[in-house]
Amino acid sequence: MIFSIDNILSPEEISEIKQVLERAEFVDGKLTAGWHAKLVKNNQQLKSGTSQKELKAKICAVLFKNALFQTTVRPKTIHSILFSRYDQGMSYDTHVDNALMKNNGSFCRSDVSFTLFLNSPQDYEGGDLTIEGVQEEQHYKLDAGSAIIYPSTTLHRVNPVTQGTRLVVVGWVQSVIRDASDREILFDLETARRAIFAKSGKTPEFDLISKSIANLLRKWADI
Ligand SMILES: O=C(O)CCC(=O)C(=O)O
Ligand SMILES: [Fe+2]
Repeated sequence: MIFSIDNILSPEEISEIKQVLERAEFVDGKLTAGWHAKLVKNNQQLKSGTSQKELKAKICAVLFKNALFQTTVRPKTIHSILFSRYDQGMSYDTHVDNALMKNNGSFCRSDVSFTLFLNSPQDYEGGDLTIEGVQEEQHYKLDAGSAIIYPSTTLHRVNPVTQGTRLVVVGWVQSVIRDASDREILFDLETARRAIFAKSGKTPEFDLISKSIANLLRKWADI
């Protein structure tokens, strides 16, 4: 399931983050790519250090509080976050994200990837995130403050930026539910249960769906 969440960051939060990024040092994005992704990664990212740690903590806190992020992603840990900049001519060609990423000395699994846009689509040409399916591909370029969230299992790319600058936060989540189709079943059931509750309250049907959600979580939770 690929979905977007709008207005994760307010305009004030975006401008605070961008002010920090304007003063900060960026390094070659190849530093954090796997050996095959290095061949196609051509961007810049915020150097690790104090401001990167602070911004990362802020983004994690905002995402953990977001109700839609919780029900769709079911995050166990948001283990990796990068602040990436694509100036004119930069791109990140087709790749799959590393399945295992090192975080504080131990490995975390990437189940869900996200791109949170910091610039508006009017600020740059090209640079759409393209997610490849078996038969077709989807292109994403969202408003500043909105995020596209997709399974880390996909092949995807960032098309060349032909004008302006594309500024994004990208991140990877280990989910309590490792399989994307299982997360979708839980999301559908949760949506149905809330609709029943809004319409008719705590009915026997609501109780049955609640029981199914709880028992599927017991079966699938990877904690
Ligand atoms: O910038 C993006 O939208 C995604 C970048 C990406 O695929 C990555 O950093 O692995
Ligand atoms: Fe990627």
